[in-house]
Amino acid sequence: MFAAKSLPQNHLADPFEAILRPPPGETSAQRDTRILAEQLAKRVSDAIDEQLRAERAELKKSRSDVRILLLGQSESGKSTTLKQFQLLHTPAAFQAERMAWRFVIYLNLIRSVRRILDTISPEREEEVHELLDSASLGSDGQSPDSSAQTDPENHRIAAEKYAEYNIALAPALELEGTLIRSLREDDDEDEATHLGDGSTPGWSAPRGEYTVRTTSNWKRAFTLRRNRSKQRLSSSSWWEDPSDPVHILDSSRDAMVRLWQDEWVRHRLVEKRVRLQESSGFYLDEIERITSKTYTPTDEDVLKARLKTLGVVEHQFTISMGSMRGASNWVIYDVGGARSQRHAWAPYFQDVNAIIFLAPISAFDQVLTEDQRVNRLEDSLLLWRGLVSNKLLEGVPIVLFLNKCDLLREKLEAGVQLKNYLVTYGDRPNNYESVAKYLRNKFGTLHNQYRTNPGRELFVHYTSVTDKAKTAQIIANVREAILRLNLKTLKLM
Ligand SMILES: Nc1nc2c(ncn2[C@@H]2O[C@H](COP(=O)(O)OP(=O)(O)OP(=O)(O)O)[C@@H](O)[C@H]2O)c(=O)[nH]1
Ligand SMILES: [Mg+2]
Repeated sequence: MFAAKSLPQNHLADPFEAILRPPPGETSAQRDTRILAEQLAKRVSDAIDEQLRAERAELKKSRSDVRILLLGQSESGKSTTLKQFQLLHTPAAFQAERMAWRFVIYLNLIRSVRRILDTISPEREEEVHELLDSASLGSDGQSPDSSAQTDPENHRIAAEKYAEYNIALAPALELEGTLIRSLREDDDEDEATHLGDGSTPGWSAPRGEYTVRTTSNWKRAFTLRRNRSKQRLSSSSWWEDPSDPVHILDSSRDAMVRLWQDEWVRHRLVEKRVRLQESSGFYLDEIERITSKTYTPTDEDVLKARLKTLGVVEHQFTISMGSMRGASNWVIYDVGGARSQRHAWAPYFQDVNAIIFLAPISAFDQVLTEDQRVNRLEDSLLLWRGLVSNKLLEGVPIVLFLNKCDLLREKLEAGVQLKNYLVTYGDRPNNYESVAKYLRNKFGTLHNQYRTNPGRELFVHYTSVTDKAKTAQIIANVREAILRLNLKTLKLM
């Protein structure tokens, strides 16, 4: 189209000027033809530009983030919901982390054992020490003090049992501290999110709840442990490593089983109203499997594992936009739900596309760990009211998970009466259907009463987020609803 011209050296500074300059000796007819041709070329070029812009916008649209915030009190099931998203959308990563959860499961199991020992411990400290001393010397464990406030015979049995189990389970109880310490050894002090000691954010002291500031670091820490072992062993034979914790668990198995199956112990737990079956990280019914040398956690085991969150954990994955073209990047923020952690929620309100709020409705007869004066259901309702009435969130769709429905059903079937904790429930039937519906209405009414945006839709699901199959279906529905509601925003991005 353009004739090649030989240009003086100094014209190379602007090659376009040379190209666009009219040819020398151009006639007016040639000029009109040239301008027409240039206009045509420009129209073609503009059309191409427009197409590129559209493709870029499409690309950008397909890359735009959907940000989801998981909210709810501590132990409501936020991290478990996050694990379900991981299981569905990043299964390879879930698989890679599976073995790291083995250690958390061990810690959960040992913690249940410790809770039993705490429950059966005789009331007087010095007596316990006397018995522990005498038992370790092979004494018959005779004892108690006539001043004991409880029935002396019962007290003697309690002291004997306590001493016996404490000695038999000492290695397992010690392992708890070792596991936590070994995590700290692998901790990178330079990182902002390092695993601390009990006094700083990070792993708590053995008697408290296991906490971790972010998941990435502790998983990495356990992976490092595994890799060190792998240098010596094949990846599938950790049990050949004599330093692996599985050996202590293996040798403590019989004592654990005996403790958990001891009728007297069961009776004490009932007397003291300790229902371990409902507590987080409960594996006592599966001691044999969990403590076996070749134990690999199943998906369900990982979902049941309890590790309290401190701070905010972020997880990213890509979801296909279904009938729409492309895929969207999702970011899920999992926050700590304990009262001391809630100040960290607000900054995430600014820029969020949807909130999943978890209310554990089985917890109507429980109190908060961090404040024993506060009923858990009441705390959930107050949090919910605060959330739906928050001005910053008025345009944000909210999905409500009425969670731990499996535990609610078991609890009601065991005869626990809702009306004893929620007087407004009155004489309605104390069965699952009626209670679940009543509680749903309670949350729904608060939403309708306090929402700042009258047009906001509320999506409610009855969930048991430890249930893999059912939760997969619910997550699929939630995903579709969130994509649909954010379609407009996503298209504009
Ligand atoms: N049976 C049962 N257990 C559940 C359910 N949802 C969660 N859990 C268990 O409850 C425990 C607490 O769940 P998490 O997901 O850690 O709770 P969280 O809301 O992240 O708690 P924080 O990190 O302290 O804020 C875990 O052991 C879960 O496996 C449920 O629907 N049914
Ligand atoms: Mg959590």
